[in-house]
Amino acid sequence: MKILITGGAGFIGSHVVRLFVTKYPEYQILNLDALTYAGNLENLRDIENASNYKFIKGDIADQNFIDQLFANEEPDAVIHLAAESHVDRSITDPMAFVKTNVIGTVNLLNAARHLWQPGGYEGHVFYHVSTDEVYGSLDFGPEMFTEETSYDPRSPYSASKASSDHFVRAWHHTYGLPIKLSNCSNNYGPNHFPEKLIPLAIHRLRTGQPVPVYGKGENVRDWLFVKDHATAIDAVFHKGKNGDTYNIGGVNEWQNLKLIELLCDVVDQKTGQEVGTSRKLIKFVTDRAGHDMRYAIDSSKIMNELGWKPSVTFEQGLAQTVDWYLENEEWLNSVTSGAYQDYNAKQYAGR
Ligand SMILES: Cc1cn([C@H]2C[C@H](O)[C@@H](COP(=O)(O)OP(=O)(O)O[C@H]3O[C@H](C)C(=O)[C@H](O)[C@H]3O)O2)c(=O)[nH]c1=O
Repeated sequence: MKILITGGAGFIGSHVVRLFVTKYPEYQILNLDALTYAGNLENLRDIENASNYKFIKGDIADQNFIDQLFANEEPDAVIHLAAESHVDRSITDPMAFVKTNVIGTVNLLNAARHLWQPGGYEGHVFYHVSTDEVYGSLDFGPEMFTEETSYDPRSPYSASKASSDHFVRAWHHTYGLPIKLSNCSNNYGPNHFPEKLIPLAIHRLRTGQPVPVYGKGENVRDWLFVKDHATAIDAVFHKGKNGDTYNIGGVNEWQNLKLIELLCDVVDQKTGQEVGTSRKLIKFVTDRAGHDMRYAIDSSKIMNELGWKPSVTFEQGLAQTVDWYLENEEWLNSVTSGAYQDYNAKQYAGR
């Protein structure tokens, strides 16, 4: 089986590519990535020479390029992760999100349909990896998002992901395209670009800079270790039902301020500082526009039907994450300085 994984040089994508390349040597894995600021081939150095792995640089929003790629490579399946993913960026530049997340997804759906439909859809699947933000925002309390929760996206980012989910389902209902979807909560772990809360906070603490807490820090997110998200994607890809959606979460809700305080203490312990030192760097700043209050996701369907569950506790995952950032200072410096783009440019030159 030849699987096209889009966005495979990004944070979640690189963990998915590594899992599939190493766990399934019989599969051919094509990693398609535009190498934007958040895509980094450095994330995949350890598997870049594997015989079942190939990297292709390209933009999913470029229809001609995508059509040509499908004609040349004839993938059997698609796992679609490529997306603009940062909510703050979507507030300042919404069109980039429409282009990649909506138009890019429709280009892939069209190309898959045109390649697969003539011979019959048997053995093919288009799997869209999405977010719990499509369901909107919850108040504090016991309510959680389930697969039946109505969509209520509120940021340009979540609107673009909700739109792409709808397009994926429309291709299933209208053209019979075999599809799967999953909607996951906040991920954390190694290789996360330091614009998102956890890697940003670690980077700032490590360099003695203030850690910005939006508003009062009361907002709640559910956190899942990225490698557990990759195993969930593996389960949905192989065992999920055609046409179905699976929610994925960590059963691990945290208020932002409490999470940042915990992170400060972990960094203090790991760096040998007196616990409490890093908390002095917490700085309350103006809130994010339209800031969703709470995301909480019910993962019982994937747990009961597919037998998946998270493998690490938050304490273990956070400790591993902080260790990784402290040990990979060079990676962090390169992604914050832009030097990684030179590496990426060299890597794909001539391909
Ligand atoms: C960057 C930053 C964030 N925050 C707050 C804002 C949120 O309440 C929370 C997490 O923010 P972050 O931007 O890391 O993630 P979300 O906005 O929850 O969205 C993330 O999780 C979902 C599932 C996706 O689908 C997104 O792609 C992913 O970016 O911390 C701060 O208080 N300070 C900061 O400096």
